[in-house]
Amino acid sequence: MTFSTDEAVTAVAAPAPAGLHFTPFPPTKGAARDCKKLAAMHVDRAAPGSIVGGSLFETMKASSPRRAADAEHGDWMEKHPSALTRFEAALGAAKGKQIVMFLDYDGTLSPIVEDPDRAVMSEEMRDAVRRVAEHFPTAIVSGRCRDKVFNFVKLTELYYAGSHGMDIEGPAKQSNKHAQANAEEAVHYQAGSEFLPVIEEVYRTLTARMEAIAGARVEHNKYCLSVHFRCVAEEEWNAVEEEVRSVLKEYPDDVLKLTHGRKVLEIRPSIKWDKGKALEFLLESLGYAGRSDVFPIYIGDDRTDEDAFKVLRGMGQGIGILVSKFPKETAASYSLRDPVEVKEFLGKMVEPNGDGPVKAA
Ligand SMILES: O=P(O)(O)OC[C@H]1O[C@H](O[C@H]2O[C@H](CO)[C@@H](O)[C@H](O)[C@H]2O)[C@H](O)[C@@H](O)[C@@H]1O
Repeated sequence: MTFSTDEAVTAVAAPAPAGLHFTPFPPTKGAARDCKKLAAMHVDRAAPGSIVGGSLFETMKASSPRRAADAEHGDWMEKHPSALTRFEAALGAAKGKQIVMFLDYDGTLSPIVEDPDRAVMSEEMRDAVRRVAEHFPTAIVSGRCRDKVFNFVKLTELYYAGSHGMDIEGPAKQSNKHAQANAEEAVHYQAGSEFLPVIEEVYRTLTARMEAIAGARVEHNKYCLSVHFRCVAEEEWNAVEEEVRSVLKEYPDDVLKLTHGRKVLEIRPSIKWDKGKALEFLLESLGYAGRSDVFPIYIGDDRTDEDAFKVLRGMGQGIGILVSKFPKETAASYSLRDPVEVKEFLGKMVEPNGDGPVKAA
């Protein structure tokens, strides 16, 4: 298979939204905001060739979308067809069922950008999500902390599962007709509150350690931490990983674990809770657990979304849709290329004259 890395950002950074309360990007390098400039500042720090065979390099390979040869891509598309071009087939099984919509944020509703503080979603996307939520219960499921992702999405009628699903909050009942119909109680759940002090401690330690690595940045997501290396020179990725591992080895394995996403290392509590568990929790909270007339749709772009895709496969209900331009191993059944196609798909679901699932629910 011939691959070439394609992890370029897909949009120009927009101004940071109001209300964010974490350190600006990059935290330690003053006015230099451009990844290339940051990377050029410290490239001599790592030993030449240190990336080869390094485990972060393997991590990077696994988490980056890559361009495949045409035939390879064609095979992958047969297994994971476009949810747009196969819209009728994808949504056919939803007829007569209650659709429940789950949406990841970064890379799904907003394009990937260099600065995580500036990953804003467009007004058109917000409108598409708003219209979908008028018809179906809709949840945002994100690695970001809940208040941060809310500040980007700004729709009060949605469910929000932040910190990889560890912090879940439903909308106020009066603004959510779906909850009134199906759930007795307001939805609220926090997994792993006892880990807050240790996450805080690791945040402080790692932030200090990352000051020596140009472009590295630690993002506090309340129940978990994201160590970004998108703006770190490749020669220094191993240094990022080594620092993270050296901090984590001070804690038992049953306290913290390390996962990864798109040019980001994620430090999370070692509990069995993820986006898949959040999906199950929300279905249950809405009164849909165990019902065969429910059709969950989960759209996401990253490794952490695979937990939710797997849950849907296990249930044998609904569909997972992976957002990716390139072949990736996935448990999702369908694909969309990018947030632009996600917006189109959402729009199609609520087309007033379409023969879509809106009528059926
Ligand atoms: O579950 P998600 O909503 O997809 O959140 C996953 C991580 O997304 C963000 O990082 C990613 O997007 C950034 C902005 O486009 C990009 O700069 C970064 O390289 C990506 O990894 C977010 O900043 C993380 O905290 C989330 O865990």
